[in-house]
Amino acid sequence: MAAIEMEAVVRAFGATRAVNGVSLAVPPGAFLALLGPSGCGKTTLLRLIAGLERPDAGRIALGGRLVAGPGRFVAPEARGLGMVFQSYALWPHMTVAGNIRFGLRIQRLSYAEERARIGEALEMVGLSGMADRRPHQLSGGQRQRVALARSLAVRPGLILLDEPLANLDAHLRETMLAEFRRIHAALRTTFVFVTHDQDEAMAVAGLVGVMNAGRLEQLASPADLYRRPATPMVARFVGRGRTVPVQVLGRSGGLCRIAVQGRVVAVPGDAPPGPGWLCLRPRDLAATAGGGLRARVLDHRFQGGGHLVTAALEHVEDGGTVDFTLPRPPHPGETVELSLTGGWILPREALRAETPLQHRLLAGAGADA
Ligand SMILES: Nc1ncnc2c1ncn2[C@@H]1O[C@H](COP(=O)(O)OP(=O)(O)OP(=O)(O)O)[C@@H](O)[C@H]1O
Repeated sequence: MAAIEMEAVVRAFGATRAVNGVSLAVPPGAFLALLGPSGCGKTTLLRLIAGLERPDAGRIALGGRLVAGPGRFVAPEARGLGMVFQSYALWPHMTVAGNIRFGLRIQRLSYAEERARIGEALEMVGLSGMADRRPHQLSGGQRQRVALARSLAVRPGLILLDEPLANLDAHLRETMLAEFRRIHAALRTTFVFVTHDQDEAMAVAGLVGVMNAGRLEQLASPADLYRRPATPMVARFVGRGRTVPVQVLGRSGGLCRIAVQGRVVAVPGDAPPGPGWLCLRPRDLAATAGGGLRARVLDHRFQGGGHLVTAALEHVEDGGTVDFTLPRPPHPGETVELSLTGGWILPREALRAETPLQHRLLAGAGADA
């Protein structure tokens, strides 16, 4: 039975469909990251799961129990979940133990049980011995651990984390990501983690949902998102990829034959003959001495010990920009020859479902826009 199941869920604010027909199933014990650009609907999706928003359409079930749907709405406190926000939301006048106890109040535990739960939760987040401190006596990372401990103490079946690391510096974020992974591995409770930082999502989650304009573009493991993006948006967003328009001539055995710059090459992918996208990341291209694809250098910058070069593939219709690395700085306007060492092919039509305007066009409204 899925920990979270959504079916055609819609949540609109006026004309904005913040969540626009999302269906998904998350297995129990998963660590799911919701990833996507600002305003794509990640927080709204999380709030729908929490019960802080009501869907306008569709159904949501948690652990097999319908919590939102036609004629049914279960309040957040009755959903058996914990939430951690970027703002920590700790009571400043209460001690660490008091804050955790406050989260436990609806469970009506005995004093001894409360003490045990508080001790257990503090140990889990590595803050044993800090029970009597107040939030202002803690670092940002420690406050976020208290917020997590407060959620864990309730022993929820599901923990929702809304950009919990946004207020922490880069070093602390790394440490806390490792902590989240460790705690998740120890508990096997389902975690849902909202972030707009793909490195964070990939580092922490076993399952990543990429959202765009209210839609769920793909729900997959980090490796699958990277190697087999389902849509051009995912190809471009994950790993800062580029999409180059190509003609697919045929496919067999998981490979597509494509025509690019007058030559035929075979690239992994899944697209029928016709217009396609060649999805490329910097590591899919390598400079070669001759006989490769020709690209004119547009720009470059020093990165990761090499030179990340942006170049335009010759004889490719609009959008033939690619990135690759060179061990030396290129000359401005230089033409570099490149061999393909990877890549992925998608059908061109997938692009049609990408933007709100195109959604409207597809739905038949505003066709003259
Ligand atoms: N309460 C609200 N009233 C009106 N519009 C809202 C409300 N909440 C969200 N929206 C709109 O819905 C869309 C999705 O917002 P949401 O906060 O879910 O995005 P997000 O992906 O979490 O963004 P961010 O990464 O910037 O936090 C945005 O266009 C936002 O302006």
